[in-house]
Amino acid sequence: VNFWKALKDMEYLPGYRPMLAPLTLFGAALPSSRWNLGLNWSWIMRSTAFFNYSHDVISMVPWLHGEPAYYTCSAEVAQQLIGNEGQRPLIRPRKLTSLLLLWGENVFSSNGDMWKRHRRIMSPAFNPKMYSLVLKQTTAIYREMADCEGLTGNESVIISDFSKLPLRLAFLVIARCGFGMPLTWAMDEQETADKISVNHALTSVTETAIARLMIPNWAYKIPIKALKEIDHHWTSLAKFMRKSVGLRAEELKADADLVAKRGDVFTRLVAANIDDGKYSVNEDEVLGNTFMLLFAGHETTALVLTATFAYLGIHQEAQEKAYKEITSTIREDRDLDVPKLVHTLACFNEALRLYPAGSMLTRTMTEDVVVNVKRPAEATMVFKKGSLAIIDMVAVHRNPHTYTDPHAFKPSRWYGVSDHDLTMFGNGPRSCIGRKFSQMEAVTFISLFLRDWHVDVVMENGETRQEYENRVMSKAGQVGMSFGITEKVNLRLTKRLKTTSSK
Ligand code: HEM
Repeated sequence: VNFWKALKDMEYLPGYRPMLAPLTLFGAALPSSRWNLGLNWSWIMRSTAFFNYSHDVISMVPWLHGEPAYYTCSAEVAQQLIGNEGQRPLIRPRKLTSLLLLWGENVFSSNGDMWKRHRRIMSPAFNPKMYSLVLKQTTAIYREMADCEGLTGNESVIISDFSKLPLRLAFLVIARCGFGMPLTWAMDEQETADKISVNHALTSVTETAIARLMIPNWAYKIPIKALKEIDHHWTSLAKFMRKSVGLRAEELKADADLVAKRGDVFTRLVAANIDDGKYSVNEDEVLGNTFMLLFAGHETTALVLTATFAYLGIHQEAQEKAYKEITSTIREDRDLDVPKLVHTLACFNEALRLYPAGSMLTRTMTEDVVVNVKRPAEATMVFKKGSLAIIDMVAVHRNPHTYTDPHAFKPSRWYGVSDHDLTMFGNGPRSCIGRKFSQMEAVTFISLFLRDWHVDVVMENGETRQEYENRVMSKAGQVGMSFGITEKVNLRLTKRLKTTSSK
């Protein structure tokens, strides 16, 4: 009955009729098959979805379980929905952000006045001072990485599963720049009350977040070593974080100018916790935002960096162009001039277009919402009150009506494109707060890396670069809470001869 009612409510809009909705626990966990589209359907069908991109909007109506939804592959429809969402009756559905709510309310999961309060507290931290700290810390961490991973002093190195390097880098950058946590590339010895290094506990918490969401609280009482360990890491980290809030609060009480002096997100959140005015937050909200940013602020950038390096290994001409740009723009003894690295940033943007780390943007309509569509014919359609709309970022960014040769890596698409048109970071008031942070970190890392190393992909048994691309770059899906390449990217690094720059 629900199925027929849903079809009628959606005015029999063409679309898919799977057994389970892809964004339900079972729909996501079961593999893609005739009966179940699966979480990864939009990637698997990236060339043919939306009826070969002949429909801007389709309906997804499961016949057994899950909420029906509108899906769109159109950048124009996305812009109409969220480009000015403050004026539109839309909210982010909380049940689809439950992973981020494990630690408390936060800017990503909240809506309305609560969202405004959180965003207002955090936004000022994302300023030029923070971006220059990102540059400085990324440079420092790159050097630590080179020493710890055996790059320093070597002429040629093979890195198996390159993704582990950007993952660690991005995690340390957000931990240091966003929160002032003194973590290092080598596992540090700073201990929690329970003798686990913070580094270790944070890494474990990141890796076990999905398990934590699925396993009920009572299960941690069962004497199973793996469960006990997860619980131990989570409670140790919570203790450490609460202690850190307390310490930062004391520092703030001792120094009234600390927010102005440090200005990082964590200091701002703790200051808002001490404050009891209109823009205050409670301790759970401090922790909720801390963990949300640690996740959102590292997995996304890291996955795109892995894709970027894979493409630079495959497309040697794009790498050479970046290398020339980097060596002609920066001098050994000077900081990077990031805005001048147009092609290098374009390589990152293009990898992000092809693998949008935030792959599904979800909204619930709190009133009927009218949008104009172009395909299959120009028309006006209504997204009904209470319905779920999903912006499929893979389809939006591989849509042949928007991008010519949509599956090809062509960084030049992004030359001269304004930052505000980088729809991979979302649109409108709820678009990514960390866009510049991520770009600064990525361009710094790519530049330092390419200046030192020539990068090549490790091909299998006489494979051509094109075959490598077809094999490795065709495997993508959910990685942690983000989207990216799932196949291991192995890279061969060869030391570049030190050339002096042309300046
Ligand atoms: C390549 C890297 C990144 C990508 C692709 C990305 C993508 C996105 C997208 C698409 C959204 C909008 C989601 C929606 O409209 O439903 C978003 C929101 C957000 N991002 Fe990012 N992000 C990245 C890096 C970062 C970083 C480095 C941080 C923090 C340091 C961050 C923090 C956030 C936050 C807090 C929001 C929620 C904003 C709000 O609701 O007001 N992101 N991100």
